Amino acid sequence: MAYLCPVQARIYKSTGSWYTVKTATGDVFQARMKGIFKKDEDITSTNPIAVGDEVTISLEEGEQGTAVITDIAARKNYIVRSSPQGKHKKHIVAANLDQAALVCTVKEPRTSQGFIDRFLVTAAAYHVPVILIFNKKDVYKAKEMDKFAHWKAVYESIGYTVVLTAASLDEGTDEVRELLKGKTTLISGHSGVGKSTLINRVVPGLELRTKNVSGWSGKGLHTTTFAEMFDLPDGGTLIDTPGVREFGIVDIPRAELSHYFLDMQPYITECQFNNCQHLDEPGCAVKEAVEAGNLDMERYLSYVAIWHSIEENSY
Ligand SMILES: Nc1nc2c(ncn2[C@@H]2O[C@H](COP(=O)(O)OP(=O)(O)OP(=O)(O)O)[C@@H](O)[C@H]2O)c(=O)[nH]1
Ligand SMILES: [Zn+2]
Repeated sequence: MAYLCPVQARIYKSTGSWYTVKTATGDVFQARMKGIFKKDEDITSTNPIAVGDEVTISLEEGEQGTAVITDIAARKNYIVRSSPQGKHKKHIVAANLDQAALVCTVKEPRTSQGFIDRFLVTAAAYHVPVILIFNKKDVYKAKEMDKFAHWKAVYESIGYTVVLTAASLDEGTDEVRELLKGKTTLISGHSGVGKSTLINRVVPGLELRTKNVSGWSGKGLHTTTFAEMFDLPDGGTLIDTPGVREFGIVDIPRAELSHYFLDMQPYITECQFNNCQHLDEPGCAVKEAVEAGNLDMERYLSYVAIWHSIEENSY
């Protein structure tokens, strides 16, 4: 079969065998893969192409608006999670990210620091900067505002960007828009934090379905959803991954975990043992820093919890 001249495009949505692609000039096509591509990553993924990928397409002659994907460009980075198809298989969630945004809440529901830290570790492992967006500020009372102030201080001192919003009131959202401008951002968050509400604010005309938290447990509800990329009005794109709450700590051996706790960096070289895991070893500079109040205790507890959750022989 003959194809017309090849063009570059980006994957906006993947629904299994069909991909929605968009060219630089804004033309949208439904495309499918042709042949098997040689992959430069040393991972076994269940999906060869992911949202955010840059691809080469050729339009199908005689077909209306369909194309074939003939090549995929090397990825700048990508985030994977364990595939539901098997423990040792990986699913590429999104590729070519400039940053990731995690929508969190101090209340209704409260995002646990463990959840935040797992996300940060994963992002650090893939060299993706993170913006923490604390939403629902309108329901925070003094106690929650104190908690937010503490988290803001902790995470900003590590180098993360922290924003406070009330998406449903469109408050703080200008700052979010500014941070997203011109970039490819993966947006994530626990169910009920207001992620869809926020996306609807920054992508006008989208109107993603939002759920009311009250009367809905969130547990056991499984809708088949697909990652999707949206254009932002001032340039840049936003990748939503509905249904993907957590990426999991994949591909990080226990011994390397502390490298992704960026606030631990000044201390890990000071431990008595150079293979210190910062748990029960004597002369551990990390634990000394926690005791001296120089490292956040909750961050350290997240480290310990994540360390234990990684299988011993994961590498
Ligand atoms: N008080 C308050 N409620 C909000 C805010 N933003 C969103 N909500 C409400 O929180 C609930 C959940 O919002 P969604 O946008 O559906 O949350 P989500 O994070 O997308 O949740 P999933 O759809 O499960 O992924 C809805 O009832 C929203 O109206 C906010 O800033 N303040
Ligand atoms: Zn140590």
